[in-house]
Amino acid sequence: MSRAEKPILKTLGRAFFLPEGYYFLSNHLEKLRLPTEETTISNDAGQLWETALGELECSLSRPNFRTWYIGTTGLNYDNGRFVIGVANTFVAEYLERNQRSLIEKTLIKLTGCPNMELTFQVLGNPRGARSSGKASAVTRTATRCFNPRYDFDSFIVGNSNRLAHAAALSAAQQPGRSYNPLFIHGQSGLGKTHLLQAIGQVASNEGRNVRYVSGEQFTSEFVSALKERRADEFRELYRGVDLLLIDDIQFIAGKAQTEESFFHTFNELHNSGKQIVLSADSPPRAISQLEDRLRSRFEWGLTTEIASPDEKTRLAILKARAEEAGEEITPDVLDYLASEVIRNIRELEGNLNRVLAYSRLLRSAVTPDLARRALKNIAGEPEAAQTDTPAHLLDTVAECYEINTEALVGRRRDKETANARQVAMYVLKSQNIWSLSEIGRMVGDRSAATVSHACDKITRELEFNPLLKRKINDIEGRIRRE
Ligand SMILES: Nc1ncnc2c1ncn2[C@@H]1O[C@H](COP(=O)(O)OP(=O)(O)OP(=O)(O)O)[C@@H](O)[C@H]1O
Repeated sequence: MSRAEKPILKTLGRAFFLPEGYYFLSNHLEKLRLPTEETTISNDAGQLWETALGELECSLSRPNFRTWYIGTTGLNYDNGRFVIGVANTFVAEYLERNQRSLIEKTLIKLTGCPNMELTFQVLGNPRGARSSGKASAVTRTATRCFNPRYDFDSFIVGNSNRLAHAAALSAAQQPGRSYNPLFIHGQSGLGKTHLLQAIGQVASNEGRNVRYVSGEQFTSEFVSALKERRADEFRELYRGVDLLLIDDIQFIAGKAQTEESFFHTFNELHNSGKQIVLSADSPPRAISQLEDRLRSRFEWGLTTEIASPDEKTRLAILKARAEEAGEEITPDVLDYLASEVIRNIRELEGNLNRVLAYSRLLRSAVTPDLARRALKNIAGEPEAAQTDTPAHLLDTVAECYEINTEALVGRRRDKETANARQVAMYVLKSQNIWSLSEIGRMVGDRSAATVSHACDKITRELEFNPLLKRKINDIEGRIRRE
């Protein structure tokens, strides 16, 4: 790797060079074609493993990836032998038993080496090497390390997450005394894990016994404990904590025995005034297959939602991330990125990382134009989409709503036309070519704020309105075909 390329790794954390001219940002699971840059694959075990993690992240469910892979490191790579550092023998055993072949295939693909021999080394145990497979799964399970980046200081508060943040802070500062349980729900990538880990870090810094696990990890620990006849140990482990944080609790729904075990754990902790914090992708009443007795308990304390961030919050997050990365980004670029239609904060951070990567690789300053090109390029959209004119896009939307284009960009305010107009703004925005102000001008001289509001509204509505989803798919299909 050349000296000029090194800062990218430092800045982006998980941005790596892959063969075939692809630049990969594991946060976003997308590929950026950079035709002019020479790319190399590093022999360094740490970098190689990070690249492999990016690939693995694509092929596994989020809870699965988070439970078993976060915290692992590439320790050594030599002649087809790869040593992976893991937090404890429980993780080593799980990876060895269930993921070995996938990991091997991934590493073989990345290195081009025909064979790969894996060793899992438990970190902190010098004799570590491979797991024995005999000792107790429960006693070996350590509390998951917290990501130091996920603390309250780095969490940006806005309208979408104010209540969740305040409740989380209160649970961290006065565990068991305010909202118990605290149930935080929201779509993927909106900060649930961040808040849970922030709570865990505060409480554990104060010397409390904290346990943070995902719903998936809770389930597999429980199943292993049963198999190994260590149910008592499992019970003790979970019921002896001051603060229990379970991420993605929806994972236990429909697993009768795990639900039963969690029911008793919950009751015991709650009765003894211990704090419980849960996160899920939906509110308790919307988690399908969850036992009623758990559902009602989850609603005993405070149920709070994290919603999609508004533009102001998006801007604040971008500023913070740019600062963290040591990058000076001009306000017009930040405004442009904040105005982008995104599904979640992970995607927002992803966009920023893409722009930074693009600018470094092309050695060009970060301007709104470069940002636009970077996002367009990385999205890998077909050339045809780039030639779409605003007029063509507006015509297509108007056609789908069976109104004429003049009405679409005119002053009519009936519900149908207003809705079609908002969809038009959303469709224009999702082309990633024009700024909010430019789009505002295209749809009858409307303000950037109106466009932003429309895009946010449609993004939110798409989450629960299948008719709208179908309509937009139809419009996008027509645009592609034409
Ligand atoms: N309010 C915020 N301020 C700063 N960063 C945030 C905020 N909300 C989320 N993030 C960042 O967004 C990314 C995704 O957040 P996180 O992993 O907590 O989402 P999640 O809701 O747990 O998603 P999932 O359900 O997919 O696991 C993280 O990098 C996190 O730090």
